[in-house]
Amino acid sequence: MANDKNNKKNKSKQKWNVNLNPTDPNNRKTTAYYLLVIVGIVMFLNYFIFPSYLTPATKEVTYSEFLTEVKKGDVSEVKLEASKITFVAADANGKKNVFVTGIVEDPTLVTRLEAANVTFSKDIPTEASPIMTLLLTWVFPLLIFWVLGSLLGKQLAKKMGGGAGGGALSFGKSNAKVYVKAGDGKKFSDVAGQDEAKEALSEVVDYLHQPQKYQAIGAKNPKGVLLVGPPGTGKTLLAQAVAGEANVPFFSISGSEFVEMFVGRGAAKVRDLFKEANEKAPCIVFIDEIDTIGKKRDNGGYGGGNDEREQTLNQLLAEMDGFEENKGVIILAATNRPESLDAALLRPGRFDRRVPVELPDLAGREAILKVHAKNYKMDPNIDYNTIARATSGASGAELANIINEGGLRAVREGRTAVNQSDLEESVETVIAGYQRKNAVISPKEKEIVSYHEIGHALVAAKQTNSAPVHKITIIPRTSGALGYTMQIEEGEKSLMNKEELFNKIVTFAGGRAAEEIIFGNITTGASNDIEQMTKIARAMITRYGMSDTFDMMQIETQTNKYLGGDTSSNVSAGMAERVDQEVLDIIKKAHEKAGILLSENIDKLHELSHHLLIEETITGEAFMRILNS
Ligand SMILES: Nc1ncnc2c1ncn2[C@@H]1O[C@H](COP(=O)(O)OP(=O)(O)OP(=O)(O)O)[C@@H](O)[C@H]1O
Ligand SMILES: [Zn+2]
Repeated sequence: MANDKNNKKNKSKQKWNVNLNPTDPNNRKTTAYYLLVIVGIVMFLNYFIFPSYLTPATKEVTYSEFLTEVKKGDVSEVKLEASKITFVAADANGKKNVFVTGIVEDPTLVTRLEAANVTFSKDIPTEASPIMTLLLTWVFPLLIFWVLGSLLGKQLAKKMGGGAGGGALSFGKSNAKVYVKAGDGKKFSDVAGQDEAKEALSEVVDYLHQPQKYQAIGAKNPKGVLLVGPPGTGKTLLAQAVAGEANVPFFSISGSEFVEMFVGRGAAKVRDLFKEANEKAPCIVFIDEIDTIGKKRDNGGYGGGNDEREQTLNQLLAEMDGFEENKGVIILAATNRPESLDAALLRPGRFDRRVPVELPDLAGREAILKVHAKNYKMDPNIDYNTIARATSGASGAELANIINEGGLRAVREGRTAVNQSDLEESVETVIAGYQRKNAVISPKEKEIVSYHEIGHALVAAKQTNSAPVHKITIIPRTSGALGYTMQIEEGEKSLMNKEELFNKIVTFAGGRAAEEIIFGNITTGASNDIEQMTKIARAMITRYGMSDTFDMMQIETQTNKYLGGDTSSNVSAGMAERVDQEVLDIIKKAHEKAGILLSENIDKLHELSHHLLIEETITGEAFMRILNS
């Protein structure tokens, strides 16, 4: 309810918030911290622990006692040091012990020792050998230090997504590199769907395989290819697969690393990167998040710009222009803000090719689910198509996450393979958060939520051209949703007509309308519905030309196709007012229609709501059975 998610078609990003950005500047802090701890441990061992192993337990005695022992002839060996005298003396049983005493100005000592026939030796024989000392105090700690260091370094490299592996803080090697070879042997077959992108990139692979074929005809090497698309759609994966298919080294760095990790050295790092790439050619250089260095340089005048970034960008442009045409260094770059890139980057001879990497369609989603399912033990009867239909708008990364969540759930439930219910539950988990099994909700609230959700479902079912109800639940979720109605489209929809859009708005209004009819009062539970329906109504007027007043005039433009969200208005203030009025009219009409549909079916509204209140979750089939009985 609050935040209820009864619409899978929605592509708003908050809903699919899976953070895959591997670059975490905190890593550096953590590493420095580990380093301090290691140094601390080594120092501790050196000063407190090892000495006690090296020096046998000694007993402190007075100088006169020492002289007495010498006189008695019990002392066999003596070591004179700057600040103390260590000596070995036998006790009553003839067992040798080590003693220590302070230095006293005593010119007669040597004579006395000679008289007692005591050996002067530099080392007390019972002390550890010098090799042992060296091993314990230096070699051993340094070894620990080195092993831990290189382990940490590797971990760091992994965390940074194969990016700045040997970055600023790498231990093992001192000549840190900004990039690592990390093709991981990925192939095109690891990338599901994305057929058009693969086709576009297969030319790059072919070029790397047989450059002569292209050179013979005089065709130039494709220098830079820009992969453009929303987050998590597999851009990095595609770049790795190109390297894998062509069997060439893969260098990768993320734009944000240039800016964050190598403050003041961005340009130098670009130079390094290309120097290395030139040596290893043919190869692939992958620059993720290129928009962070390649942003438009339009902060005109007054040095408001970011000099550091600009130098880095200039160096990148210079390198791209500089490297020999047919050397075989191909640069792939990824971004989800193509509109913000500096035009200089897009000029011929630089990133002059653009490969769209879009969100997967139905078939693509099914294929991605299957590719990832290969790494898990799955029940053979899983219907991937249903899962794919329920996840319209999900990216490849999110689908991968759904499979993994399903795996985790199967383990939690003590099963040995992932089944359909695990996947369905994990879809909901990814969309709405985990179930809050012991959330405290009053019986009255539960009743309201039941009517609200059935309100949505009933309105949806009573309209033609609206997606079938798949599941209704009033089990609260960690996202704050108190319940939701899940609708799943029968197939893939690329176009929506005006009636379908309007019906969707009516369905959103169904929850609130049910509350009004049954309780004569309204709650905050419709807040998410309100947000969604307003968005659709607004888009109908401002972007889809579905109003009589404005005909086919575009009123708003979306500033970023991939990240959604922002729109910019193209109309005068006076017009904007009329737009708002039109949006309001649609919403009012929809709200009214929802009320009428529910009033006409009030018996079913009661019956279904009571059923849901008892069952807490009902399937689409059960819902239809009761509705049609
Ligand atoms: N088409 C696909 N086939 C198989 N797996 C995919 C696909 N798309 C995404 N994935 C999964 O999602 C993960 C993240 O994808 P990747 O990092 O390549 O996305 P990206 O487009 O580079 O994202 P971003 O823009 O956030 O960097 C991949 O490691 C893979 O597990
Ligand atoms: Zn609702």
